[in-house]
Amino acid sequence: MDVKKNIVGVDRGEVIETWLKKHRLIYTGATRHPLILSIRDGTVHLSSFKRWLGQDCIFVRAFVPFAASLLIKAWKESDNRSDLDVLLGGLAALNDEIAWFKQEAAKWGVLLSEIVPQKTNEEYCRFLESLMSPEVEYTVAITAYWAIEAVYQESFAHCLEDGSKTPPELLETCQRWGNPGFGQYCSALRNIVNRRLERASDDQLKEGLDDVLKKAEVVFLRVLEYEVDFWNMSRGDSL
Ligand SMILES: Cc1ncc(CO)c(N)n1
Repeated sequence: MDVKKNIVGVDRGEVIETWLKKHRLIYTGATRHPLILSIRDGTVHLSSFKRWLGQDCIFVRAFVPFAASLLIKAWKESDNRSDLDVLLGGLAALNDEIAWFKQEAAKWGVLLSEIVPQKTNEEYCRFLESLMSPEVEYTVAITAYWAIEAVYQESFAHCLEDGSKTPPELLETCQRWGNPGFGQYCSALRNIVNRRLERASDDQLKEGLDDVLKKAEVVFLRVLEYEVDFWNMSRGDSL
């Protein structure tokens, strides 16, 4: 088959595939973190899990306005109406997710009013805030959004695969992000990102346009770094 290549030499529709190959190590670092591996093999320290839970409650609160800002960008900039439906579905699910976090924190005796956001968490939330700026292109912001969701989907789905020894009391958490529906949602996001990136590389032919493709790749890598740092907070040796 004749593989069409565009200006930057990327096979059509395969930008994310290319990135995943190129940045395999860091991607695996984010999706197969020791915390996830310990959940999967049943050796997880519940103190680590609780530290992660408390910090993630704070993160998700910052993730909501980021998702809302993305909805606005999609409405203004997207070339495809169905993007809005996908994003609205995600936003609606976040309502349920926040309620779940409160309930889960109560179940584990994690007092949300007493959780102090760690430095990594604050930096990650600030990074999200920087992506909410109207200056940041829809394509760049949705790349970050997809990567954030995909890391959790791949991580927690791993804890549900055959042969995993995930403790029963953590199954609900793993199912939240590891369920097939969430997997389909992540695939829909990935398709949007691939479509947008393909367009961006075509647009680069035109003079005066910023290198959106490069910016999106940088944002993708930063998300992966933040995700690794975020899991690392569960060790409890950093403040
Ligand atoms: C840190 C982090 N990354 C991704 C997700 C998925 O929404 C989350 N809840 N928290």
